[in-house]
Amino acid sequence: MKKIVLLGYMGCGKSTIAQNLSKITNIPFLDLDKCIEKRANLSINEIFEKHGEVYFRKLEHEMFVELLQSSENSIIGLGGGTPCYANNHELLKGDNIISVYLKASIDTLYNRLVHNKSKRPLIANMNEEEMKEFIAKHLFDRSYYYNHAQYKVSVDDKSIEETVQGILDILA
Ligand SMILES: Nc1ncnc2c1ncn2[C@@H]1O[C@H](COP(=O)(O)OP(=O)(O)O)[C@@H](O)[C@H]1O
Ligand SMILES: O=C(O)C1=C[C@@H](OP(=O)(O)O)[C@@H](O)[C@H](O)C1
Ligand SMILES: [Mg+2]
Repeated sequence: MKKIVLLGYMGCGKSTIAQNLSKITNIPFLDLDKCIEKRANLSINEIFEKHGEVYFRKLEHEMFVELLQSSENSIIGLGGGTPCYANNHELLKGDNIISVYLKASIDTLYNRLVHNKSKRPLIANMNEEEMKEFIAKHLFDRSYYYNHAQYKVSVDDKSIEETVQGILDILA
């Protein structure tokens, strides 16, 4: 049983890269947010709206533990906040877990998120100026947790294929 866990800030490409890495390696891919949505039968936005963030973090922790406990090999794309709550960063140290931080600059994140914010409740209602400031501060706060990953891959100015190759090099 081997788990390849991708982590990093919103928009760094966890979901996209996990899916593409899965195609090449034939290791099944699971997106933690998608698993939560399926379990709750609600979208991430609806969970935040109806039940609040604290409830979301509880579901997120439970689902993360569950995915790590399964006996299957898998590539798991986390949510941006997953390592930052409920001591989830400690779970990254587990046996058979390969954790990879997809590290992106504030500019890369801003450029990817500015037109892709509606499904991300933490930034959905921000204007462009607020968003840039928020990402800068939030990324700084969260970096402590992201740096618990075993490996780091820089994603700035890289195509999807190049980032996937960076992870394949780590796995080789
Ligand atoms: N080189 C790239 N690598 C990954 N994502 C990219 C790249 N270029 C553009 N994108 C886009 O950036 C967004 C990344 O979002 P997503 O994969 O959902 O990230 P996360 O799951 O980390 O929030 C997607 O819309 C994707 O199409
Ligand atoms: O950073 C965060 O706290 C969040 C990131 C989202 O996942 P992505 O990083 O895949 O957008 C999702 O889990 C939720 O909106 C909260
Ligand atoms: Mg995602």
